[in-house]
Amino acid sequence: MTPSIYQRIGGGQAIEAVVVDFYDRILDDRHLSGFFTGANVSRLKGRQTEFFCAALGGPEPYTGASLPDVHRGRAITQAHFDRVATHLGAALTAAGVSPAVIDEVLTTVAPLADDIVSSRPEN
Ligand code: HEM
Repeated sequence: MTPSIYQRIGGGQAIEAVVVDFYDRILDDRHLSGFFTGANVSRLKGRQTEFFCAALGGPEPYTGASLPDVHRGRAITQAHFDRVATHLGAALTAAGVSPAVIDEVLTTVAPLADDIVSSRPEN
């Protein structure tokens, strides 16, 4: 059987390390940091780690809120989403994940914009 993306990245601990770096990059980005004012970032890193582990084929259950519920009403645009995806790619690159696997992760993540982007140019 082909190993899951989760296995190819190196499992839950490797994904947790990527998520920590991913949020450091997001919080350092002046276009994004304002969205997280007042957020409990350590809790968020935990939920996000669970989410990515589950989305990439790992065994850990995701215990957080649904993506539409948590992102609704936050006026997140596709441009914000794309910046977040770029930081995810950079965190994976820094962790030594191969470009081919990073491509697979970003292809898995791209459709989530439908559940997260709430502010579109036409409305
Ligand atoms: C790959 C795309 C994304 C994924 C997979 C994702 C996933 C998540 C998850 C799992 C949570 C935690 C849910 C919980 O606490 O129960 C969360 C919270 C949050 N996300 Fe995202 N997200 C993404 C993109 C974005 C973008 C583009 C923004 C804004 C620019 C954003 C802003 C937030 C905020 C503000 C919170 C809540 C923080 C708080 O607890 O107050 N997310 N997201």
